[in-house]
Amino acid sequence: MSTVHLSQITKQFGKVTAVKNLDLVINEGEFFTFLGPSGCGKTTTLRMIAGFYYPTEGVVKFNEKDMTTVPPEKRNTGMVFQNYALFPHMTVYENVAFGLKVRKISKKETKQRVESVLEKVRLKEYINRQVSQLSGGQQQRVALARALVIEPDILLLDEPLSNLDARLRDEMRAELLRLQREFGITTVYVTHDQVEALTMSDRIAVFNFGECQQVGTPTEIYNKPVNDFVAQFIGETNLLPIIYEKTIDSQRVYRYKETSIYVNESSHNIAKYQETDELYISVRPEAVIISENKIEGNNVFEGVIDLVQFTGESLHLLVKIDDNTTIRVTELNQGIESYKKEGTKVYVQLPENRVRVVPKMKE
Ligand SMILES: Nc1ncnc2c1ncn2[C@@H]1O[C@H](COP(=O)(O)OP(=O)(O)OP(=O)(O)O)[C@@H](O)[C@H]1O
Repeated sequence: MSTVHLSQITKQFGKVTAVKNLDLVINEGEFFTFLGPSGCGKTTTLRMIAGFYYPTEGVVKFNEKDMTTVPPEKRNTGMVFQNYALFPHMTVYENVAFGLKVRKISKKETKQRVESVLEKVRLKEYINRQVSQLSGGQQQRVALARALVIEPDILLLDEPLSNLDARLRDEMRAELLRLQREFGITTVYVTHDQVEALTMSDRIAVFNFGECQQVGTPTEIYNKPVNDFVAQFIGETNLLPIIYEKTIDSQRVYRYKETSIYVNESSHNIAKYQETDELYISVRPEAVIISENKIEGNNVFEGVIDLVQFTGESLHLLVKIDDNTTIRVTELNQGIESYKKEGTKVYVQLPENRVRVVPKMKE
């Protein structure tokens, strides 16, 4: 097992800067996810850890050892690619044994290790099956077994579930996590799927435009986004542009159009922005309070329900509070027959302790 230290990593491809000034520490045994939209530098960073690319600037260390320009075969990392990169006409056994053969491991030990890892990924009965005769999910497990059998210090996974259908993806998520915990192996996972990142990771690094925007646990990233990009990319949110208005008894008050917005001190995110930044408040739909009766207190808007969507477990509402602003509200299904109708006049409140002030992302 290893820790991974990335210090001031930059990667240029000609004029394109794929990754810029990246500093990251991935802890031993951690399930660490790189999350971000297409082209933001996730795969490039993963490949620099694997050694397929060397950084243009900066240092890659495993534990305290400088690995910046060590070739991939000398890093003891196991990698699973999006397309699995299996040999389709070889058997499951031959595919999984391949890395051990290259490492000149004896036949006896190879057999033991392949059988043991296939048992762990629950594929033992397919050991002699040709890979081309397996389902997508089974092929995925072979790819995983092949990466794990060499007993890597670090497991690198590049969107390994994206070729699977939704149900299988769910299943494999749980399976992957089970294996990761069982092996206790430092794992770096690349995805653009926020649900995958939130459900599986110990920590997440959110990327955009080649830069890491935020590193944190899933709850930190969701509850305390550092800028408008992170707030919007992970989960749904309401973003309203605000300006600073005044400070009353050390409580800062902002303004959205004609309405004063009160924010709890802990939600200020103050270290992360300056007064000159373009600012927003971010409020999650499930944090918004909605009522047909007038709500007393701060941060209350009057509005009309524009759209109601019932999903079974919850109710999603769009409430129009002025000509060009709607507030998303999510309420859990309480099991009642009648629920709020489109066109109903309502009040919505953005609770002071659930409002987060975020600056616009710097480009
Ligand atoms: N070998 C390469 N040569 C030139 N440009 C590259 C190369 N690899 C990546 N890039 C560019 O670097 C940027 C980051 O690419 P990267 O593949 O790391 O993004 P990503 O976040 O993994 O995206 P995706 O989710 O689509 O795989 C993109 O603009 C991409 O076009």
